[in-house]
Amino acid sequence: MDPLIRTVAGLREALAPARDAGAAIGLVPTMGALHEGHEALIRRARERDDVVVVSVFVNPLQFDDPTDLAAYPRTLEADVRAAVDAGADWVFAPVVEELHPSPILVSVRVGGVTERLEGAVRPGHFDGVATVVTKLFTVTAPTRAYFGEKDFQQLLVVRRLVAELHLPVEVVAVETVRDPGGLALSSRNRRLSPVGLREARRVAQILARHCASARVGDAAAAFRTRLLADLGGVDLDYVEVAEPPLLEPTRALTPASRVLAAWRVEGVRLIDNRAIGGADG
Ligand SMILES: Nc1ncnc2c1ncn2[C@@H]1O[C@H](COP(=O)(O)OP(=O)(O)OP(=O)(O)O)[C@@H](O)[C@H]1O
Ligand SMILES: CC(C)(CO)[C@@H](O)C(=O)[O-]
Ligand code: BAL
Repeated sequence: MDPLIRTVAGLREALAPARDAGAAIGLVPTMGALHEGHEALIRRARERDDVVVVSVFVNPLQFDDPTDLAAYPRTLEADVRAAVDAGADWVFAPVVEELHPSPILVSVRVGGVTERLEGAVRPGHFDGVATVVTKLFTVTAPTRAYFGEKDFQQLLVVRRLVAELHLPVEVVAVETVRDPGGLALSSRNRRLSPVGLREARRVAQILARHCASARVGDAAAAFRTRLLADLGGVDLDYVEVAEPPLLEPTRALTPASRVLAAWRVEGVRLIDNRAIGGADG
């Protein structure tokens, strides 16, 4: 059976037998160009759910930069193979008009957590994410949905969306998968030259080192100042110490504190985040 589904009606039809049988449906939302980070999410879904759907959809609503949207890698054939190899039953890859009919008159906005960091640098980004995630949840009606901690703020936005709209979906967070140099895997990494990759890894390693040696109770401002000194010369969008679930600034580091950073290498925008004390991936 062809695992590739292009329409909402086709997805509903494919999932109907599982739904009628009361089977658990796992959804892994992606924008394609699948790598081992995505595969970890798919494998986690395979372990827990009876049916696994991977969506591949480059969502134009969440791009504030048309160049970034145009440059986003599109590799559907390889994605279908990778998704199935990692354990997916279905790959849902609609064309834009299938999910976003024109004109688009409905939008979902999560407040608070979206106003900082990525939300401040990429205006409208999280509205686009919240809108498409709501649509993906509506058309798939999954039991669980899997999101990577690499996009930590996005994970918090989705958790809030689900809680506040009382959506019957369990959100599962999957730890960040990194390359041997400590760089979080990202489809954007493939736009970096070997020199760019080394520089990206250097930044990821500085973040990791500082977070591993930081202690609960340390002053957040002093911690950030030391980190910034080591990051001198890096083209930073931001580096902040923040407290989930709203990512507010903190005075003293707590067990929940996170360092979140965004920076540019060779024009490619990268993000990362780490827990204090090195308690994460
Ligand atoms: N290295 C990773 N480890 C764990 N999860 C990841 C990793 N990279 C991406 N994901 C997760 O996979 C899902 C789909 O992400 P997406 O398709 O945007 O991939 P990406 O590689 O993050 O691309 P981008 O270049 O846009 O950052 C998201 O939940 C994201 O957090
Ligand atoms: C969750 C998502 C698939 C929504 O387009 C996207 O933001 C992503 O890939 O992280
Ligand atoms: N993984 C986050 C999607 C984006 O950068 O738009």
